[in-house]
Amino acid sequence: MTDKLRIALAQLNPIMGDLSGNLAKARAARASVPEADVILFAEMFITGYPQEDLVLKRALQDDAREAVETLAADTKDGGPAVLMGMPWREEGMLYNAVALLEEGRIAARTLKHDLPNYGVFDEKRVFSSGPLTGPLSVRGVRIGVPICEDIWTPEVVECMAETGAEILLVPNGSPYEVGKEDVRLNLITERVVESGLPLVYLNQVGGQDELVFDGASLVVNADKSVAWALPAWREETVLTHWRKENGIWVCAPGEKAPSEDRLQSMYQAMVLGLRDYVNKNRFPGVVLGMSGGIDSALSAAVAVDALGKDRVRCVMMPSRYTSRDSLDDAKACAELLGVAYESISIEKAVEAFGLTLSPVFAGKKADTTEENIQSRIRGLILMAISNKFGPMVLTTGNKSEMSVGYATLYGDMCGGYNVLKDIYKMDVFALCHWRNAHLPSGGFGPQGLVIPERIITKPPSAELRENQKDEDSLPPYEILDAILLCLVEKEMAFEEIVALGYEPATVKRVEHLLYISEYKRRQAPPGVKIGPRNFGRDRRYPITNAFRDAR
Ligand SMILES: Nc1ncnc2c1ncn2[C@@H]1O[C@H](COP(=O)(O)OP(=O)(O)OC[C@H]2O[C@@H]([n+]3cccc(C(=O)O)c3)[C@H](O)[C@@H]2O)[C@@H](O)[C@H]1O
Ligand SMILES: Nc1ncnc2c1ncn2[C@@H]1O[C@H](COP(=O)(O)OP(=O)(O)OP(=O)(O)O)[C@@H](O)[C@H]1O
Ligand SMILES: NC(=O)CC[C@H](N)C(=O)O
Repeated sequence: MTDKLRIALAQLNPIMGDLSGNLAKARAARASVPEADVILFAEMFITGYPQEDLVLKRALQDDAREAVETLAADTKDGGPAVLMGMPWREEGMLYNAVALLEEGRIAARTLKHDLPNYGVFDEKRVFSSGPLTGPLSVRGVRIGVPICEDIWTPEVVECMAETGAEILLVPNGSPYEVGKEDVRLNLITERVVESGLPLVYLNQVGGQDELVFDGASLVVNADKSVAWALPAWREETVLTHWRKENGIWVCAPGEKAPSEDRLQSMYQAMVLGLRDYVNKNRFPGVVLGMSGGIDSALSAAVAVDALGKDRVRCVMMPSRYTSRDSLDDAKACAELLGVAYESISIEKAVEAFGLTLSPVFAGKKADTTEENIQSRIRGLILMAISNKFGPMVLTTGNKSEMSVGYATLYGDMCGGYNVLKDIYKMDVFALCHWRNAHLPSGGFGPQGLVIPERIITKPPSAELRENQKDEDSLPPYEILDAILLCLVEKEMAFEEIVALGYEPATVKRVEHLLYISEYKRRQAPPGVKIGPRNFGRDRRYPITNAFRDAR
């Protein structure tokens, strides 16, 4: 019976549906740790996770099986055994599984029991639940392999421990969310304490549409000490060394990446979410409207950190309402970021639309119609640049605006992806300060000031008419964000929010705006999930909705 084991952890970034690319990545990782006994990959690594309905396609299931069999054949070399996440078909059912590859074949498999079906997850829609099972035997050691959600409640681990597991190796597809690091460590510690077993928590890294996986994999020994903490946001394959001491497997300590504070992790998530969306969808870069305001400035900074200055194009599109300060601030910000910057006036197009519509609008007063036309002309110009040169249009509406519909459909909402979609305005301010003081890890942008101070301090304005300020139409952002936090993130009742001291009329108005703008959010581009309740996968509301909280 062995008393030493070497377990490799492959914290990698798969591409959804790229079976040959993911297989190549897995082979390279395995080849990099020839002395390992076993190498662990993340949940559904061979296909990417979450596949949503794509996993129901038989052709994908077959290709995944073929790729895993190719990898299994590699294990004839006597090198590391492999634990690989894959969709698994058995007796007409489809499971979320991990296959053990050893001695040239798929030697065993374990099936996920607890299928998450809340928040961003819909696994019951596509997978059947596997039975409670015992451990697999790897090099004579009994390894329990709960899959992600399987460790979020005690049952699966309890069964594995009772049936003789000695170590828990847990592949995950656990998306980032502010504060989730602590939630995960608490859960892991609970399972370790209940089972008395050490636990390896291996998470995927990378962006997949609205989700971004942070990695931040962990090894926690049976005494609850953290032996390894892999860095967030980066790929890494490491070899961990284990020894059996007094009947308990102990992992020798290794790398301990420092944990990140709230703003840093939010910024890093935005960077990786955008980078992977743009690169995995093969765009040469992004283009955005640079207004001299804070939202486009922060979006541009994230884009430069994600892609590098040469892949970001910023366009100022002045109208008669654009102030001198806006022109100067937009240019100054672009210069600090080092991006391509140009100015395209919308005046002639505005005039042309005015002329074209004048017979139709005769006798009507100017209103938001004319404001929206300006915004739509800007959207049209950006889409034309996208069509002609290939960059994806980045939209810039933050979560406060998206909550109350303060954006123009087919205007400033027109584009492909939005890094601010899940960031409230007060956090936009804080993130600008954070970025001016820090360079994100792996960021391609310059160090030091990138967003001129005046952009952060001046009152936000859409500049769609004379002297317009956001606060003419909306409550001050401190109040708006606080009420939205109650309504969107916490689903609090009207009377509970009023009890916190907010004016009933303001709460009612915000609630009303939130409900009536659902149609806009349904047509909005995707954006990276940051908080516990993003618009899109987390919070799914009806558009047609007569309900109002009357209590
Ligand atoms: N339930 C529903 N389902 C489907 N479509 C629906 C709908 N309700 C209205 N609509 C359609 O939507 C139209 C109204 O939406 P839309 O055309 O967007 O226009 P609307 O929401 O009326 O105006 C845009 C607002 O956003 C503000 N804004 C614009 C641009 C930038 C910023 C900023 O600071 O970032 C702020 C602007 O000041 C104004 O208050 C209606 O005319 C109707 O066609
Ligand atoms: N003059 C402009 N030149 C280029 N783009 C513009 C201009 N005005 C608005 N936009 C684009 O439309 C988006 C919405 O801008 P708007 O100024 O109306 O509101 P905002 O939400 O305060 O954004 P920002 O803080 O970036 O100004 C901007 O982020 C920008 O991408
Ligand atoms: N893929 C999963 O099962 C993930 C679910 C789990 N609750 C998490 O967010 O980490």
